[in-house]
Amino acid sequence: MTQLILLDNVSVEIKHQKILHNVSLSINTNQIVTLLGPNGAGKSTLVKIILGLMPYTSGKITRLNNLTIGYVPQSIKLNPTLPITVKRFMLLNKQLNNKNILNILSMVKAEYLIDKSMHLLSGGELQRVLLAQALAKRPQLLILDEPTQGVDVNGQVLLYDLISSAKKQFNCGILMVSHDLHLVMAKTDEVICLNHHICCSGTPASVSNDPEFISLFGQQGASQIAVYKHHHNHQHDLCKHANEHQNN
Ligand SMILES: Nc1ncnc2c1ncn2[C@@H]1O[C@H](COP(=O)(O)OP(=O)(O)OP(=O)(O)O)[C@@H](O)[C@H]1O
Repeated sequence: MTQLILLDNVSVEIKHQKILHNVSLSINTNQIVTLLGPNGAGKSTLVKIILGLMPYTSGKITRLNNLTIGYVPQSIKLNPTLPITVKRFMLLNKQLNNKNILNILSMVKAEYLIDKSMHLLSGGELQRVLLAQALAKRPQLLILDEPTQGVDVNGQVLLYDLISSAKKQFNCGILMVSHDLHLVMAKTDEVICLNHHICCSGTPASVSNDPEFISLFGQQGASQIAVYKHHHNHQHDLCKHANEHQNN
């Protein structure tokens, strides 16, 4: 398994307020890590420092050389006076041509949207197009910040299926911020529960029994993630292919 990123005792302090305190974690190829935590816990801050969009105060972040990161934001601001089709939006990635735009859109079941205006997409459709845009970079690390905001339950199920398929297809590591405990856990290899510091982490089953998790999310939250038994069925031999792929 290749380690993509390692955070070692990373802290962020803004105006004497500790936003993140001694956070240590790693994300590997072919692994889905889900970040949970209450509002204001520092989840988006953590995503921003991993993306390199925000400085950290202390600690160390080590990234794989030339790590390619794909990012799916919570939402994007579209200017209603400047309509743009899905195709034009995808073409903002200069490396794409018409054929691979169609391929990548079909991967997220959105090829039928190619000529539609971005402004007219439903919440679920928009998130799938944003996922396609992120996947177009063939990322080694895919980061999604609450990808299912404003998406109905069927759309949420579809999106998590697509994210899981993307992991298999690209052998990438995935970091996802999510509140959809019951939906996301079946797909998750590791849960990290954050409240400025890491309260607990591990498989969904182990975290659901952790007293710190239960005190943050209550018994109901714990039972939502405990429903799914986690099986270590991810294929570690695929990581070998990932390494070979990266070295080619
Ligand atoms: N640039 C900043 N200046 C001052 N305070 C900030 C800044 N960025 C974040 N914060 C504060 O840091 C804390 C964590 O914010 P963050 O957005 O990371 O939390 P979150 O866990 O993503 O929250 P939510 O679930 O509500 O999206 C909040 O109290 C926020 O007000």
